[in-house]
Amino acid sequence: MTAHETPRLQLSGLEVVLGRGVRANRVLHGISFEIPAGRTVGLVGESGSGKSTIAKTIVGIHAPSAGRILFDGVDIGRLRGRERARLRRRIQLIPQDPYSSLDPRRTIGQTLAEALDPRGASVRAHRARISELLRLVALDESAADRFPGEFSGGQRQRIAIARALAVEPELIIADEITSALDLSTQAEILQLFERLRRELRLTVLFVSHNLAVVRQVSDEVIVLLHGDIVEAGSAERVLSEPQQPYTQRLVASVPGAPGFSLEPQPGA
Ligand SMILES: Nc1ncnc2c1ncn2[C@@H]1O[C@H](COP(=O)(O)OP(=O)(O)OP(=O)(O)O)[C@@H](O)[C@H]1O
Repeated sequence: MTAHETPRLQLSGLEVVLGRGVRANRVLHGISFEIPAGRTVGLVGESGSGKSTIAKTIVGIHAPSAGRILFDGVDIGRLRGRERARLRRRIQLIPQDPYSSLDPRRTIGQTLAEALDPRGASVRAHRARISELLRLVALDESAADRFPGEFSGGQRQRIAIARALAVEPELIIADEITSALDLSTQAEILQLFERLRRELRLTVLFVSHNLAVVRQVSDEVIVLLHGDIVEAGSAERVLSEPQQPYTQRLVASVPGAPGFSLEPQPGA
């Protein structure tokens, strides 16, 4: 990014409180970071650190109690009505669980047609684009006429990725997209995601508790602890030479560390 380019996404001083009254919980304590267009930022941290809360706040499921989220320089908290709906299409979430995220009563073609045209989803009208999307995620175009129940977890996650890509979004939020899958399927989905990320120059917030997964697809990494950023920088630097004790512990807990990867370790 040049010094003059506006980041695609910019969080500044983001605070989120969840729950009410005595149960109110300040989950995010002033989070600031940015994602330039075409880059992938990995968000790591243990369970409960606030990763999903960041993802959900960006897509509008939670409201910030303080701070701002700028999308291409526009404060998304100020958008209303049609402008807000339009923005929702530009930011697409790929959810964790491919079993619950697809409607079991709709064919894959209907699901993709609806993503392309929420007002009047006609599979026939969108047939060419649906075939193209299925090919993009390495599925046969005949998948369009079948139902989610006929596919494996990995295939369903491919379909969820195709659905997110359907509208050519400007930002993808990938929230633990491999954690519901077995190890070999995880590697397969990551390879696919990495290829798409490069070919389509996607801008991505990649949320995962799995450092090996994050390392494979991220340019930058942000480490979150109890709703605060404890370390951030290039993926290579943060994961190879972590500076903070918390990051050092996280890295050390990865099987095969240092230089960990998703590939099987010798002797493992
Ligand atoms: N509705 C809620 N009311 C109060 N606190 C909540 C609510 N939802 C989540 N939290 C708390 O917010 C904190 C952050 O949760 P979040 O799901 O963002 O973490 P995470 O890093 O994504 O963890 P995981 O990987 O387990 O999903 C946790 O301490 C959680 O207990």
